[in-house]
Amino acid sequence: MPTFLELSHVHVARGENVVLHDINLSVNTGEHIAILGPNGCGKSTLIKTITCECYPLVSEEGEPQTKVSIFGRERWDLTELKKRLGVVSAELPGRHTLTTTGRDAVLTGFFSSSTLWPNLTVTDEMRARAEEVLQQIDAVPLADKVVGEMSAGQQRRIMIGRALVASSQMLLLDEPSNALDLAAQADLRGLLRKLAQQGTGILLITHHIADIPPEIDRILMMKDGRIIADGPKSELLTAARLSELFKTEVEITQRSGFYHAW
Ligand SMILES: Nc1ncnc2c1ncn2[C@@H]1O[C@H](COP(=O)(O)OP(=O)(O)OP(=O)(O)O)[C@@H](O)[C@H]1O
Repeated sequence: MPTFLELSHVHVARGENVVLHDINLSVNTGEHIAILGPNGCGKSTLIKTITCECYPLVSEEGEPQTKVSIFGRERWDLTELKKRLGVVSAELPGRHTLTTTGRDAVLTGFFSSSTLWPNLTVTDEMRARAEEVLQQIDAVPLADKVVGEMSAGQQRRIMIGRALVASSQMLLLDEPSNALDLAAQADLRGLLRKLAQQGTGILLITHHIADIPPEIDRILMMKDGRIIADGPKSELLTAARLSELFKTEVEITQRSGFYHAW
C-alpha cells in the first residue's frame, strides 16, 4: 500500500508555544486510525500539520532532520493538496450556508471553496461524480436542500460528501460526532463503516470511544504534544491505558466490535 503520510522529527508551534514535540508517524493510504488524547494535547494541530495549515519548525543544525511527506511529496500546492485530502469540518466554511444546496456544497470539494462561485467551471464529469457521492453517502434527498436549513447530522453527512468528491483515498475527521444526537451519531458511525469497508482511509480524532468503528484497528495516543502510544486497538483500548492517558479512572467494555468507555 503506498504511503500516505510520513512525519519525522516534527515540532510545531502555535503562537509562542511549541505544542507538538518530535512527532514521528508513518501512515499508509487506506489505513484506519483513531487519535485519542486529553483536551489540548495537540490532536487538531497534528491534523492541521497534515493539511499544511500549521508548519513544522525548521530543525536546527545538528538536530535530526524534520520531514513532512504527504502522498510521497514534501511540497504541495495547497489547493491541489486539499483536493486529495478529504478534511471533514463541522460546517461549510464561510457564510454561504443559506444559499448553497447540498449538491453544490459537495461540488465545492472540487475547488476547496466556500460556495459554488459563478466563475468556477463545473464539468459534466464533476456533476456526475457529485451525484455518485450523494448516493454513496445516502444524501440524495439532501441534494436540493439549502445547507443552512439542514440538521447538524445532515450537514455533517454533506461535509463528508464534500471531502470525498475529489478523492476518496483518505478522510480526516476532527471530532465529527460533536453536536449530533444519538440517531445522527449512529448514522455517522454507519457511514464511516461503509466508507472504510469501501477502501477509504480514515484518520479520526474523537473523544467518544464508541465512535471508533470496528474497521479502525490502529490507535494513536497523544499527550502533552507527543505520540505516547501507537498500536492495535486490542492493546491500547484497555481500562489501564485509557485511565493513564486521561488521568481518571476509566472502565471499558466491548460489544459487537465497538468499545464503550465511561
Ligand atoms: N490558534 C492558536 N493559537 C495559539 N495556541 C493554540 C491555537 N490553537 C491551539 N493552540 C494551543 O495548542 C495546543 C494544542 O491544541 P489542539 O487544538 O491541537 O489540541 P487538541 O488535542 O485538538 O484539543 P481538544 O481535544 O480540546 O480539541 C493547546 O495548548 C492549545 O491551547
